[in-house]
Amino acid sequence: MAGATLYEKIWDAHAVRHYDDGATLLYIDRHLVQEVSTPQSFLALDTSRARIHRADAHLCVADHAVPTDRETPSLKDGLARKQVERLIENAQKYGLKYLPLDGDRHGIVHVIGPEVGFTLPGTTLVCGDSHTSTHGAFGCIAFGIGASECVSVFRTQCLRLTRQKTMRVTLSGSLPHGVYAKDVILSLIARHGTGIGIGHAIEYAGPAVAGLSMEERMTLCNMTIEAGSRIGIIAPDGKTIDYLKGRPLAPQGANWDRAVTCWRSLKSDDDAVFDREIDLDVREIAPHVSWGTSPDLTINIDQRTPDPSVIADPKERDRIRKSLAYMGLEPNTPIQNVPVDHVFIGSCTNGRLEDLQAAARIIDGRKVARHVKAIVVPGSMAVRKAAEEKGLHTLFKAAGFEWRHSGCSMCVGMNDDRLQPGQRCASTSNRNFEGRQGVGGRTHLMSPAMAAAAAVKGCITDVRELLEP
Ligand SMILES: CC(C)[C@H](C(=O)O)[C@@H](O)C(=O)O
Ligand code: SF4
Repeated sequence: MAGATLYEKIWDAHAVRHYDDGATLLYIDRHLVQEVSTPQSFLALDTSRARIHRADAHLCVADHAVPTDRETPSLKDGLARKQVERLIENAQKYGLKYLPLDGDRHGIVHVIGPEVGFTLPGTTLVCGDSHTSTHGAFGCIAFGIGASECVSVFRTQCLRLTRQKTMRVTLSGSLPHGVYAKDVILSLIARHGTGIGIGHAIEYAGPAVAGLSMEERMTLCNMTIEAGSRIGIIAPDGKTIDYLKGRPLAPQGANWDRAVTCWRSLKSDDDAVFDREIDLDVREIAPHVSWGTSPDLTINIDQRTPDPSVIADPKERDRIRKSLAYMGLEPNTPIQNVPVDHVFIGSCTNGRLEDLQAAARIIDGRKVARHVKAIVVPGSMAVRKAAEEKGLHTLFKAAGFEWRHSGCSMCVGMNDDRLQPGQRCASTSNRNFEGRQGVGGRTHLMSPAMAAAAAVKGCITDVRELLEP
C-alpha cells in the first residue's frame, strides 16, 4: 500500500466517525471568529439555547469592518459598528476570548492566529473566512467554513465533511531578484487558472518552499483559495518550529518538547501518491501584476494586456473584453507605466513585517508620487509595533505614506478605506473582482515591493529597476 500524504495523515488523526456515504465526522481543534461571518451563527446558538462545547477552542477578533485610522476613532457606520459590538457581546456571553480593537494583539484573523501561536502544526483549524487557507503554512488542515458549519463547531467541535483529493505543487529553484512569494502564487494561478485546485488539498513542497520564510509560506497558502482550493498545506520544518517557539498560546515546557517531536514527524511519506502533481521552477518567474478582474488575469510586468479579438473561445473572449472595459484598459497595453491613484500595502496576504520591510527597501530615500494616495496597513498591531521598532513608520511617513492601524482595510470595501469609482489601485491584497476595493474601483494585485515601486513612480513599474543589484 502506498504511503499517506500529510493532509491524509492529519485527516485520519482527526476522524471521529466514518459514514457509509464516504463522509467523515472530523474533530476541529481551533476556530477563529471574525465579526462579519458569524452574527447568524451566534443567533442560531441563541435560538436553540445551545451551549458551546469547548469555549477555549475559539478566538475572536474584529478585523473586516474596523477603521484603520484610529487616531480619530470612528466605527460610526451603522453596520460596521453593529457587527463589532455584536461580536464583543457574543464573546462575552459565551465566554470566548476576544482580542479588542485597542489592544496590542489586535489584527486580521489570519495574521494573529500564527502570531499568538493559536495556529499549530498537525491541527485542524477553521474560520468563517475563505483565506483560512493561510494557516496551512504551519502544517495544519485549515479551511474556511460557512455560517451553519460555524454553529456545528460551536456546538459539537466537529464537522461532517468529505475528504478532498490531493495535489502536490513542487516548487524548485530559488526566487530571482525582485520576485516574491506573491509572484509565485500569482504565476501559478495565471498558468493554471482559478479552477486548478477545486476539490483538492494542495501541498506545497520542494526546495523553493524550504527556502521560503514562514511569512512567505503564509502568502503562498493564503492565495491557494484563489487557485480554487480551500486548503494549502506545507510540512512543518525547523523554520516552523522556530517561528512558534515562545508564542503565547503555543505549548510551553515539557509540552513544547513533546509537540516538537510530534511536529517533526509530520510530512507526506516518500511513497505517498497525490491525485495530481504540478511542478514549477521559480527561476522562470518574473514580477507579476494582475490586469483584470480575476486573479488569473495576471501577466509579467514586461507584458501587455491581451487582445480579445484573437481569442478563439467566445466565452473567454467575452470575459477578457468585459474585464478590460471594467479596468479601463485597451487591448495590447503594456502594463508597465499604467498610472495609479492609490497604493495599498496590507491585508492577510501581504501585511506582515517582511512585506513591510520589502516595501520599505524600495521607499527608502524616495517620495510617493504627488498624485498618489498611499497607505500602509500593518496586518496586526504586533506587526505595527515591530515595524515601528525598526523605524519603518518614519520611513514610510517621510515618503508620504499614511501609517495606519491593523485591519483588513482596503483589501475589501467593508470599512472606511475604499476606492472611488474609476480609481486605480496598486494593491498587495488577493482579490481583484469588480468592486472589491469599492464600487467601480480597479485593483492591480502585486507584491509589496512592486506596490512600493508603483507608489514612487506613480504608475505600475518593474520593481527590479529600483532595487539595488
Ligand atoms: C468577509 C469574508 C467572509 C470574506 C472571505 O470569506 O474571505 C473576506 O475575508 C474576503 O477576503 O473576501
Ligand atoms: S485581509 Fe482581505 S482577504 Fe484577508 S480576511 Fe480581510 S478581507 Fe479577507
